[in-house]
Amino acid sequence: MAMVKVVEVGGRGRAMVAAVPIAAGQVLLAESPLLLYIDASAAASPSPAFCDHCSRTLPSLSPSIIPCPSCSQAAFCSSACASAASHPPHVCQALRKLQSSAIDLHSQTQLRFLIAAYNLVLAAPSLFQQLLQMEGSSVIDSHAVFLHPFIQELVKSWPLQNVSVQLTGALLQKDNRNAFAIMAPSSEPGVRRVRAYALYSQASFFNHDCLPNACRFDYVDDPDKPNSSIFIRALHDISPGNEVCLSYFPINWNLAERRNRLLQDYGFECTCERCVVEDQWDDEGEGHCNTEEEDFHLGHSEHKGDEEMDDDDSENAADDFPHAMFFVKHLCPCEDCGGTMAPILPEQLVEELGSGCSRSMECNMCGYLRTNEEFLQDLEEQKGMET
Ligand SMILES: C[S@@+](CC[C@H](N)C(=O)[O-])C[C@H]1O[C@@H](n2cnc3c(N)ncnc32)[C@H](O)[C@@H]1O
Repeated sequence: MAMVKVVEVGGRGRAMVAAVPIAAGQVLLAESPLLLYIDASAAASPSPAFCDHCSRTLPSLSPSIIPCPSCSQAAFCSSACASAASHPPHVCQALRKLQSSAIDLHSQTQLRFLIAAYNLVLAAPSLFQQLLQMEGSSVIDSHAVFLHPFIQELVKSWPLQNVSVQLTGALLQKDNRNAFAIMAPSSEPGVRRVRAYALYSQASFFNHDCLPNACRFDYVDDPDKPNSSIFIRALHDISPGNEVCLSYFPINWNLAERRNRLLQDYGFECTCERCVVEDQWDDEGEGHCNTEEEDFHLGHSEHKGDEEMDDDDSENAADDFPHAMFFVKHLCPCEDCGGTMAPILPEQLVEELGSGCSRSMECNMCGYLRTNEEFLQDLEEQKGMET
């Protein structure tokens, strides 16, 4: 039975709400992508670093890698990925032309999306219809006007009935509003590179909140998991009928960064509880908590044990930072990570880490696992430093 369902919410379009009681740590949705495409910078490496179908990291010189027989720019991690419909000869030819062009990498990434989207028309028309149903209107902005002649040229030999600038503009909007970035393994702390982008039929219905009650995980390089799937995991218990929201970016972004991104990329002004509080700080000229460091510091200034952190305690947290508890509990403590710590259910713990492991929170960005004991110890140390 589905744990979430789609409903209309005034002023927010469609939204995901809990269909049943959801426990903290529960995976409430696991879904494979409707469309996935590799970022042009990642694809521009001398040899393919990621599987062209699922974006798994390709170990160099591994005999299990299957190169595309007709281009040097794509390779696959398995025969299943090599035979998938994402890289047929006409797509292969378009990607080759694109890579030999002088177009900048950002535009190349968008053209890679358009190639994948127009290929859906031929490979999976019902998925293309789902893509068209996603949020994002037909805006023919200057970027669509710039990109359209390129995509027209790249797909000109394909048996497509409609390759209009209106459709190109609409598709770019769908991508902008709904794509999830899949990060490359981090080479050093704080350095995050995108390897691919993916759009998901169901996961595209989650609205944003700056204090989310769920977050997404992916395990792209895990050999034991459906690796291109997205997993949405609850941060708290969620009652039936309550909306489930994600944060569309790292939770430690400051108010100005969040506002800019939400307005520019998602076309709305956030009125969540956190934005309202932080907006008042700005009005009062206090100017605090406007940097990641300050957010992080304040997030650790109200120490409490994990078991003590319930809604009542959150309300009693410092007046000037009523959401401190959220950050203490859910912001990854690893330097420059910015990931969200989500609880793991006991049965998932055993499955993922073996019996006897007491770790209870996992970071969705760097994978850091924290025990309750470590968490309480960190809190005590922090408290000691501040008194
Ligand atoms: C990924 S879609 C989410 C589902 C979308 N509401 C729909 O109807 O398909 C992102 C879009 O949802 C809307 N949205 C998301 N979070 C919102 C919020 N907190 N307030 C208002 N609109 C929001 C914005 O239009 C945004 O561009």
